[in-house]
Amino acid sequence: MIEFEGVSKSFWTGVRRKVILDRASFRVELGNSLGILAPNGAGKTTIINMMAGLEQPDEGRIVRTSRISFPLGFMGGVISRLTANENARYIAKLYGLDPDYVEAFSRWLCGLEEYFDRPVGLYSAGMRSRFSLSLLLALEFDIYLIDEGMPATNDVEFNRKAGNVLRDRLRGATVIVVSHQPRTLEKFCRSAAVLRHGQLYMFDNLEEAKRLYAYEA
Ligand SMILES: Nc1ncnc2c1ncn2[C@@H]1O[C@H](COP(=O)(O)OP(=O)(O)OP(=O)(O)O)[C@@H](O)[C@H]1O
Repeated sequence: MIEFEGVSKSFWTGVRRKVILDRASFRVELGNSLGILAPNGAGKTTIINMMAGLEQPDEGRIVRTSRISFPLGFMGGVISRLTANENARYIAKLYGLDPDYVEAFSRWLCGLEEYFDRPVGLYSAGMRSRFSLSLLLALEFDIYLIDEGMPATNDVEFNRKAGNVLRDRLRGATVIVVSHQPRTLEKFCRSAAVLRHGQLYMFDNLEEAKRLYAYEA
């Protein structure tokens, strides 16, 4: 479970205060995947980062009682001067997992071949995305955070392989997806919310959320 209790967050733009969330309270239970619909710039990445603990609220608190993933596509935990192999083993230890397993799994999935043993700083953006997704899928979480704006790869073979593993993982897991497209949420979510001007409107199903989103668009 993850719960927001009276969470507020805003940024100073240099001219005015941009409100991302204004005293938002909601809870995501295990088994009830949530999709958050919001237009560009409304604060999707900021909310996902707060859920992951990468950004702090200005006010209120976030309670987590489950294993929450880092956002899909997030590279912040990866050290550029280390190889993928060294990063995978280091992160496995941080999460209390078997480094041999995490190394073998991510080496197999990302298909970087000899580059798996070269520093991550040498990788292209696509190679970094492949490594980061492989690492996420090597670890097990209860709640997966997906930011639609995540870096993607156009490697067909990798996308097929990773897509299969992802579907498998998500079958038993709870997902929180933020997107500006209702279509992205259809794949994953049972309940949905719309974020507008700092308010999060929660709905029991995606259809109702889509109606408000379309009305306000
Ligand atoms: N550290 C910061 N300082 C000032 N403004 C910020 C900061 N971080 C984000 N913002 C602003 O807050 C707003 C929300 O940003 P965020 O990246 O969360 O939006 P988003 O909904 O994910 O956007 P997009 O759909 O374009 O990816 C944007 O206007 C952004 O410029």
